[in-house]
Amino acid sequence: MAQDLVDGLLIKARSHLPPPSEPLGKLSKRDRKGVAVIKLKNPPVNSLSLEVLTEFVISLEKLENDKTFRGVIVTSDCPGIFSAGLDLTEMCGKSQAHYAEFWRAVQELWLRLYLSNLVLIAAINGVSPAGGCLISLTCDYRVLADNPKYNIGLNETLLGVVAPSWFKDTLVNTVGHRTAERALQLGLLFPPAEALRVGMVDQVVPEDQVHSTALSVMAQWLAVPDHARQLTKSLMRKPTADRLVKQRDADIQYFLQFVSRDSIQKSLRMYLDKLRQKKG
Ligand SMILES: CCCCCC/C=C/CC(=O)SCCNC(=O)CCNC(=O)[C@H](O)C(C)(C)COP(=O)(O)OP(=O)(O)OC[C@H]1O[C@@H](n2cnc3c(N)ncnc32)[C@H](O)[C@@H]1OP(=O)(O)O
Repeated sequence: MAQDLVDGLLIKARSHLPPPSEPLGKLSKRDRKGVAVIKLKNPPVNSLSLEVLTEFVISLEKLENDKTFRGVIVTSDCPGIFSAGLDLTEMCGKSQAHYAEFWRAVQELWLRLYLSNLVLIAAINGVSPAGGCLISLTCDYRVLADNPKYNIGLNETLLGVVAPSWFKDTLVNTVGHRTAERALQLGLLFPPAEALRVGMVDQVVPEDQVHSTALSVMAQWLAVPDHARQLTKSLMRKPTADRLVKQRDADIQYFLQFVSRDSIQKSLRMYLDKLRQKKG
């Protein structure tokens, strides 16, 4: 893997692309050293299928193991959409074995992202509901493009499902208990100004400045010695992650029971139908 430029790892369903070069921002080459860009690319909406989740984990693992990389910018290659969240078709009408494999992959990605030793900056260049929001919440810093269409939040209740406790914990750790409680119960999707006000994102910038801002922020985070920053991150996050680690299998069993219920299958199907009918 190239060492001293911003590298792009396109995560694509059905193909493993070699890392293409990213257009470089205004920072000096030195500032960009050791920074990778992971661009989600699963058109049309960057839904997080089992395949995308798996490739994401593999890409992160490679970067973690390659000591030349110290930071990753997570962004999207789909115009106007950061990620539509978990792929709903993976949770509808499938076997128990499939649900278990899918949910383990969701857990694995969350754990990898949440405990990553790398500095993770989310450059959110599109709408970001549910699982899309969760990915950004696992990052160390979130930059959101200032576009009124780019809502962000955990809207699970609006689908008739419940955000798991570790989704909830991730949100509480970011915005605090009261804001999280209201946002989760109502399934709120926040437009940029609101997302900034409640602390769901750290910065809102014009759309054409999302990437360069993420690079500038990265330079600031990389100025801190890795070992001290990494240990501090672990101190802050490990207790939350450990709660899932200790009960991963039970969490999968709970998901299986929940998602297999007729009422939940019905809710998910109705939601998917509503999305499909939207077109006309
Ligand atoms: C212990 C129990 C735990 C249960 C926990 C379950 C946790 C769930 C977390 C999740 O992430 S659930 C997913 C939540 N996501 C959403 O609510 C977003 C749904 N999508 C949208 O709102 C819109 O698609 C969009 C992202 C705003 C984009 O809108 P746009 O108008 O650009 O595209 P569409 O025409 O709506 O969609 C195009 C195409 O994509 C399909 N699709 C959209 N989202 C998903 C998805 N999450 N999974 C699978 N497929 C999706 C949509 O149906 C269209 O398909 P078509 O066949 O082309 O009609």
